[in-house]
Amino acid sequence: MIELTDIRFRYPASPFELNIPRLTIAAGERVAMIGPSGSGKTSLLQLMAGLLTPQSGRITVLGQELTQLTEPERRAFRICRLGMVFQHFALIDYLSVRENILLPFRINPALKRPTDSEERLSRFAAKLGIAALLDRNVRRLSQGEQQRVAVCRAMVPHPEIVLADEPTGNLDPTIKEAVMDAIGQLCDDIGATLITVTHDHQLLPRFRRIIDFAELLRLDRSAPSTLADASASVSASPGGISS
Ligand SMILES: Nc1ncnc2c1ncn2[C@@H]1O[C@H](COP(=O)(O)OP(=O)(O)OP(=O)(O)O)[C@@H](O)[C@H]1O
Repeated sequence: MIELTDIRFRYPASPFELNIPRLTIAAGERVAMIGPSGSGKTSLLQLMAGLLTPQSGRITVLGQELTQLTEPERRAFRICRLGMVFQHFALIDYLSVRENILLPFRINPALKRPTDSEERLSRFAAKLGIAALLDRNVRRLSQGEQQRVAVCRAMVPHPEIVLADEPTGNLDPTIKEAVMDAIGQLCDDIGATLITVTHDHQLLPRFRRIIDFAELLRLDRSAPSTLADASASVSASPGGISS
């Protein structure tokens, strides 16, 4: 479903480098990526989404080798098959909540609007606790409410994979657990794989698999063979992360 092989990634003019010999994520998995700030979690999520391109290696998502696609092809693939929840929401501040949630269908001709989109929108908004806000301008929402709008917008097209960058990062402790539960339930409903970056260790019991970048950073100082063996024990094998 997602397979990264021999990945080497660097930003231009940055000492940070991400090396991933091999990482596979199966359909339906619930994966949390944790670790220190700057360790590469967002970069890995963006590589999986085709928003970043590695200098070398192969990234295959849903049977499609992203590294073989042109930029417009990667964009169309991402829009039609993946759901992204960005760290900074990426909402359009002069539109209403409803308009923001349905925006992907308006601006991306490749994404066909399903006949039940309004029903999906109402159901998902109710689960996320934003049903009463649909006609409000997003500028007039709290950060936590905007976060939930961004989650809803990612889910309504029924993506096959949801890639979420700290989806509860701006939420009040009392509702973050409820929102993470709602994200898990929505992914179950639509049959999506969920890969989330989080700093919140309280949320980890919800995930069947955890990729810990702190562990990988420590392992990086040991011999490559140890790295491969040890990282197998967390059922992931990204390694060689250095910054
Ligand atoms: N556009 C960029 N250009 C250059 N360097 C970047 C860029 N984006 C991120 N970096 C660097 O790459 C490294 C990894 O960043 P990344 O955002 O992937 O880490 P992270 O683990 O997600 O951090 P956080 O938990 O703070 O969000 C950091 O050293 C960061 O400064």
